[in-house]
Amino acid sequence: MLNIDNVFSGYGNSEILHGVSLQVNDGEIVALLGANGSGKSTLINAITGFLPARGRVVLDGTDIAGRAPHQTFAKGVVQVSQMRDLFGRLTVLENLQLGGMRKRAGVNADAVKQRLAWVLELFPRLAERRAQLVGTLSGGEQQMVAIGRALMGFPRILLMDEPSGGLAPQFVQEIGRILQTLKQERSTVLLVEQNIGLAALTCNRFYILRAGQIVHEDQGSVLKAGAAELGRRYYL
Ligand SMILES: Nc1ncnc2c1ncn2[C@@H]1O[C@H](COP(=O)(O)OP(=O)(O)OP(=O)(O)O)[C@@H](O)[C@H]1O
Repeated sequence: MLNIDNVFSGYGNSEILHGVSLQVNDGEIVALLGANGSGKSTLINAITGFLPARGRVVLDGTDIAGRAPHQTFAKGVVQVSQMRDLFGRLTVLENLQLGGMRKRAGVNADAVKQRLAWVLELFPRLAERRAQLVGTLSGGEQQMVAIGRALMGFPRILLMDEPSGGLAPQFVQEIGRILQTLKQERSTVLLVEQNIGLAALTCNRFYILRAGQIVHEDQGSVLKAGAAELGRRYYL
């Protein structure tokens, strides 16, 4: 589905990714773990086209490396935006609807309506607060709007960069529940996480990035069984 092959990327003359290869198969949740500064966000930005990339980023057979963000989006690569990219003066519902406006080719208005109903079912907390201005929501609630808005874009693959980052335990648990649902629905997700426990609970497979290179890859069950040991070995 998504096949990243020998990708190099970075900022100006500073190369951060030194030939990264990884695969995400259809219907899989794949976790990308790594210490601070290992290059996880850089890889996400190289996939979406916010950063230049050398190498191959093949989605459903098409090489999208080096394409602009709106082009990778049109192919179905949807990143959960940072909370600061939400529209604080618009309501929850309006923010979700905006996600649906940037829908992909072949998605009709009925499908968008159904999708909205599904997202509100997935996030009962947002359904209750659908008329509330996003700027007045808590950080955890805003994170849910960001995930909901990305899901409204009908992703072929959803890229999540630390969805649990900075959230209270109650919301981390909620993110875990959402990830479990996406797994059951066989959504395809590349999940960057610092919370190994959360990643272990939800991923089918995982990769560990260190200093811009993949140093370990394995099944999710291995992460579940050996999270503490892997965490120590790779400073996670
Ligand atoms: N805009 C930028 N300009 C220059 N260097 C950058 C920029 N953004 C990130 N870097 C550098 O790239 C390296 C990798 O950063 P990146 O954000 O990809 O790591 P990360 O694994 O996502 O880390 P974290 O877990 O802390 O978010 C770091 O050394 C960082 O300082």
